[in-house]
Amino acid sequence: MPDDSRLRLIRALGDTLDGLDVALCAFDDSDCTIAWNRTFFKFFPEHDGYVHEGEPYEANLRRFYNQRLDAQELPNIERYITAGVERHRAQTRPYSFEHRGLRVHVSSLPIDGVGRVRVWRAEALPVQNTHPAQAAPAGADIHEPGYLRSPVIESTELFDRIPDGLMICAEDQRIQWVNQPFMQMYNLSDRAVAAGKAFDEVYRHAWSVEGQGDMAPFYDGLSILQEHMRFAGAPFEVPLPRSRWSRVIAKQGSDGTVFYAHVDITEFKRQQRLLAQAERSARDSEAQLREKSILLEATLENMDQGVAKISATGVVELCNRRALELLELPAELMESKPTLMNVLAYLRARGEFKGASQDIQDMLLHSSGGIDQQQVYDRPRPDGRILEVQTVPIKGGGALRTFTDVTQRKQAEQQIRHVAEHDGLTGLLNRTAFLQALQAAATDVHRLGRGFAVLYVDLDGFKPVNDRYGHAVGDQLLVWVARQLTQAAREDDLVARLGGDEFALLQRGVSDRESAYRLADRLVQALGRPTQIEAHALQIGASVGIVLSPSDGAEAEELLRKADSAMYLAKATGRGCARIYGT
Ligand SMILES: Nc1nc2c(ncn2[C@@H]2O[C@H](COP(=O)(O)OP(=O)(O)OP(=O)(O)O)[C@@H](O)[C@H]2O)c(=O)[nH]1
Repeated sequence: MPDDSRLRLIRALGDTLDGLDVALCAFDDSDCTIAWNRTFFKFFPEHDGYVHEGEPYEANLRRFYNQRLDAQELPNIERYITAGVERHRAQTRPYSFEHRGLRVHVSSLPIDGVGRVRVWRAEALPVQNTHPAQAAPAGADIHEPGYLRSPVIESTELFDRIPDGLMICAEDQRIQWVNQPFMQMYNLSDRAVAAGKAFDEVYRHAWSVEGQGDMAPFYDGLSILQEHMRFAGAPFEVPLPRSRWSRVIAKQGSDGTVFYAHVDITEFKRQQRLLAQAERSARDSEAQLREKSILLEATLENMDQGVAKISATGVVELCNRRALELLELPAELMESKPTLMNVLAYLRARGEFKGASQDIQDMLLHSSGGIDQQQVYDRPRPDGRILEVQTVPIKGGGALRTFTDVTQRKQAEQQIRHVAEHDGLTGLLNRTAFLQALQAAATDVHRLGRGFAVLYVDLDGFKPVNDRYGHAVGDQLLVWVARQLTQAAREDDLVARLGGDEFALLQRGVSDRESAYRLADRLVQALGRPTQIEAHALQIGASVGIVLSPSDGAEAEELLRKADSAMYLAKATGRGCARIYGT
C-alpha cells in the first residue's frame, strides 16, 4: 500500500481527471485496487458498487469480461484474465478498444511508490469540437451518443479555481482554451482573445498592454518562448510585465493535445534574486576580508613595533617578526603557541628582567596576560635598550601587547632634561634644578629625620681675571672652581652654579653648624689656592654663607636668600672666609 500522502495525491489526480472526463483507477505493487474516480464508473458501470479497496485487478477484470463476453467466449475467460493481468503489469503503450458503444483509449502508467495508474478517455474528436463552449451540458446522459465528444473540459469552473494558469493547445500549438488565472497572468480580457492564437502572440499582447520602459525582458522572454515552443519544449520561464515571472510546464495529452500550466514564480524569482545578491555581497565581503587580512598581515610583519596577541586563556596566539627581534625570542618557541607564563619564564631564565625595577618584576611574575585596563611601562633590556610595553585589553578577553624601542627617544629626552637642569659651562646643576632639589630635601627633612646645610659660594677677585686675561680664561677658571667644589663635596651632596661666579652646595646629613663650617672652610682653602690656566698663574678666593635646614627654614628660596645674605656678611668682613647665617 502506498503511503497516505501518495494516496491523497492519486485521489486528487482522480478528481482533477474527472473534470477532464478521464477515468482513473490505481493499483498498488501487488495489483490491488487503491483508488478510482467518478468517471471510471461512467466508462465502466459494471464496477459501480462492486469495486473496493484491496480488490485484486484480477477480480476487476473478471467483472469486465463477464459483462463483455458472450456465451460462446465465456469459457475462455480465465485465459483472458491471465493475459489481461500480464498486460497490465507490462503495459508500456496506450491502446484503444470498444466498450459499451464507445471507443476508449487506455494508458497504464507505472508510478514510483504507488504501483500503476490506469487512465481511460474517449477517443479524441476534431479540434473544432473541443471548445468548452461546445461541451455537453452538465448532467447529460453518458450513454447518449456524443456525450463524451468533448475530451477536454465538461465544466470550466474547476480549472478557473486552481491558482495556476492553464493553457490547452491543439497539436498545431494553437490555443484551444485558457483558464481565468491564465487570463489574468497575460492580461486577457476575454478567453476568446486567446483561442486559435499561438502562445507567443498572447505573450506579445501581455507586454503590449502592460509593458513600459525597459522592454529588454520582453525580447529575452520572446526568444526563450519561441525557442522552447518550437524546439526545446517546456519547462521554461518567461518574464512578464511589472517584474513578474511565469514558469511554463507542459503535459502531453494522448491525442496530440498539450496541457500547459503557467505557474506564477515571481516570488520565487525575487527570493532567487535576493539570494544571488546576498551570495554576491557575501562573496564581495569575503574578498574584502581576505584582502584586509593580507594587508593586516603585511602591516604586522613590516611594522616597526613588536605586536603580540594574548588570548583570554593566556596563550600568545600571535607574535610578529619585530616582537621576536626586540625580545630576541626564538621563532620555534612562538610557533608552538606558548602561554605568556611560559614566555616570561623563558625570558626570566635568560636574565631579561635583571635591570627592571622591582615593580616591573613583580608585575611580570604574576602576569597571565589578562588585564582590564590599558597598561604602559618602560622595560630596560640587558643590552641597554629600553622597550615601551603597552598592553590593551581586547573585547571579549585577552590582550594586545605592543613593544616599541624607545631607546633613542629616552636618550633624547634625557639630553633635553640634562640641558634644562645643568649649567652648560661647568656641567653643574643650574639654579632652577638646584632650587628643586633643595625643596625636595627640605620636604624630606622630617621624613628622614636628618637636616642639611646650604653653602652659598661667591668668588673673590674673579672679575680682574676676566678683565686681564679675557673671558675664555675666566671660563676655564670657573670650570676649575666647579671641580674643586665637586671634589670637596660628598657623593650625595649637590653642587650647583647659580650664575656668574656664584655657586652653591647642598650638604646632606648635617645637623650641626660646625660640620657645615668645616666644609665651608675647606672650600675657602681650596679655592684660595693658586692655579695655572693657559700659562697664567692665577689666584682667586671665595666667600661662603651658610644656612641650616630645618633650623633656618624649610623653603628652598628662603634658605638660598639667607645663605646669600650670610655670604655678603662674609664679603663685608674681609672676604676669603665663611659666615653662618644669624651669627
Ligand atoms: N668668564 C666668565 N665670566 C663671567 C661669567 N659669568 C659672569 N662672569 C663675570 O664674573 C664677574 C662677576 O663679578 P664680581 O662678582 O664683581 O667679580 P669679583 O671680582 O669676584 O667681585 P666680588 O664678588 O665683589 O669679589 C663679572 O665680571 C662677570 O662678567 C662667565 O660665564 N664666564
